[in-house]
Amino acid sequence: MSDDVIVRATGVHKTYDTGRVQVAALNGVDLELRRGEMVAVMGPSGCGKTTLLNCLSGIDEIDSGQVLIEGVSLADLRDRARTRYRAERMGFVFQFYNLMPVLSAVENVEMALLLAGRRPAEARRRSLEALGLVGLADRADHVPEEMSGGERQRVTIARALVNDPAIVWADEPTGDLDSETADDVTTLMRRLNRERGLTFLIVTHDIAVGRRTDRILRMLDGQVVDEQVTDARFSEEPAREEPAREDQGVRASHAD
Ligand SMILES: Nc1ncnc2c1ncn2[C@@H]1O[C@H](COP(=O)(O)OP(=O)(O)OP(=O)(O)O)[C@@H](O)[C@H]1O
Repeated sequence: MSDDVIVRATGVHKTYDTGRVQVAALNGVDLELRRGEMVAVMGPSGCGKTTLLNCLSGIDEIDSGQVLIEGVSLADLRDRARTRYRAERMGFVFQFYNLMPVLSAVENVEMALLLAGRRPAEARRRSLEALGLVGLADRADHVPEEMSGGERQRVTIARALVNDPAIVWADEPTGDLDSETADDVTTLMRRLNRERGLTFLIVTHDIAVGRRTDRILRMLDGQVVDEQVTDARFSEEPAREEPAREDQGVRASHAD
């Protein structure tokens, strides 16, 4: 595998079997993500976006096919090794933040480092740095309910990047935010992607987010059916907001 490829998925199938019904959520997904890319996954409700993110990141097990992250097949690791790999090499951002309500911002961020086995003093120092990177140095001691939605999401982004992960998985990171705050959070992710080379896979319904990534993967019925390279990929600066139109800022492409 080329060093450039962080995620390689081949023929990934996933069926949910509830006992009463079987739902084929992924029907043979093939994709590659390269180091330093910011990629969006879009598609209609129920097409399998969250399932894809969960299967690529090892949250969910796949039924068949293969997922390699930095050349490692998480399915082949024992439980503890897989948990450790995820703690050390992956960051997660969710729609509803998943912050511990009783912990302050800095404590929420340092939890990621403590779980990965870092010493408390180092964890605190790096967590304060990460909060500084997302513009929240002055909110380190606030608990989540003392922060706005945008601030909470910036805390989760600090938590996701504090380990210097190979990839950050984001599931509807702007889904709970108004459009202006969503734009700020997208700008932050874009800046971290550009300045720190952080690789992002972002599941989103929001075309304004998709347009600012490098590539949009379109899903339908459990498959990636189309790929589009955006104009933002080629611009020096992150693309700014324009009036939303589904096809704006996106050019059809074949893999480059
Ligand atoms: N735990 C589960 N048990 C049974 N079926 C499930 C489960 N999770 C998801 N599904 C089904 O799998 C399919 C894909 O779901 P998924 O959540 O991945 O879609 P999605 O594209 O992320 O949807 P949305 O945009 O609405 O969040 C859907 O038909 C869904 O009902």
